Amino acid sequence: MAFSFSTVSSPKTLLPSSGFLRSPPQTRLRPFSARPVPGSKPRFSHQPLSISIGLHRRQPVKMAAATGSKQLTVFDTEEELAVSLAKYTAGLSDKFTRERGAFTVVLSGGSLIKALRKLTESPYLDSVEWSKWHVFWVDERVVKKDHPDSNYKLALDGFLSKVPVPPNQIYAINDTLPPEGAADDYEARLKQLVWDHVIKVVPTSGLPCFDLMLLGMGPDGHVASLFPGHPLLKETQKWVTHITDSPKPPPERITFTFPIINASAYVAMVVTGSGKAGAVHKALSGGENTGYTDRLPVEMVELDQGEFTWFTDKAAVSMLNEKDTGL
Ligand SMILES: O=C1O[C@H](COP(=O)(O)O)[C@@H](O)[C@H](O)[C@H]1O
Repeated sequence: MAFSFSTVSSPKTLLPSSGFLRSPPQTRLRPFSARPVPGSKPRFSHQPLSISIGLHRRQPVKMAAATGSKQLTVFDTEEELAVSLAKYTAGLSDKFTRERGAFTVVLSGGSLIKALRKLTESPYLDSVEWSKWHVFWVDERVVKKDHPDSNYKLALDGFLSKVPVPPNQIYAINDTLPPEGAADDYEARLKQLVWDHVIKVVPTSGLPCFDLMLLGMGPDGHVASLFPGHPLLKETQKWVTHITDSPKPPPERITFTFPIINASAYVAMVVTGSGKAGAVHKALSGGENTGYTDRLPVEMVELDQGEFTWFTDKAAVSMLNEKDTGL
């Protein structure tokens, strides 16, 4: 099952240039089943996808548990996306704070941080229980924390310095260590936090289950520091690993692996701009006629039990059409 959304946006607001939304959005909210139509290929390996447009006007998210769902939400503008992302994140913060007295949030670097800006404003600045937040990074560049390439610095400057998360609950990497040591050190700290019941654990696998991962995607379809075609895509033993040949500078980084990402309770994939439309098309169309030959890292985000929501703008989905989405 997917989140239950309702949308009241008028078709006028929602009409994109492509044929993606030619008819009123209310008719386009039925879930897309991963079950293959006889004689056709399933577009997704196992998770259903539902489409929701104009999420900025949706009713409050229903937080009922739902396993293995995927949902695509499309906004007219990045500004509207940012408003909705703040509401979504604050809603999950409230849910997990009530349920377990803590909220474990994993950040990416890149454009994601700017998209979180609405959380630093009213009403969230005062209403979110920031003291319950525990903040992690899905990937980090192996540079000093005050280096312009640091994902920690990016998040601190653009987000964390503006909200009262206790500093001892912000888990930056140890920037005195080389890549392998930094990855091992971060994994050891995660294990300690699982032991301390700060991070939940998946009983069947023993993997950490973060409450929310806020992911971005590069134009090449990379997520975290997991790049197309790289051997790290196949890592199954480590929680956190390192890379010294990242195709995107800087070359030395640490990154969560797919087993950890996919054990999450909720993942928001935040993708904007036409430069990412090709990778979005590949990820949501199953790979036909996209120019990509291999499975992209973003396609390997397939949650074991959690809820995966794409937050996109119209530019990012500009290469999609009705056939691609199954609508
Ligand atoms: O290098 C990185 O890139 C990705 C994508 O960044 P974006 O600016 O294109 O959104 C980011 O998610 C990752 O954390 C970062 O290290």
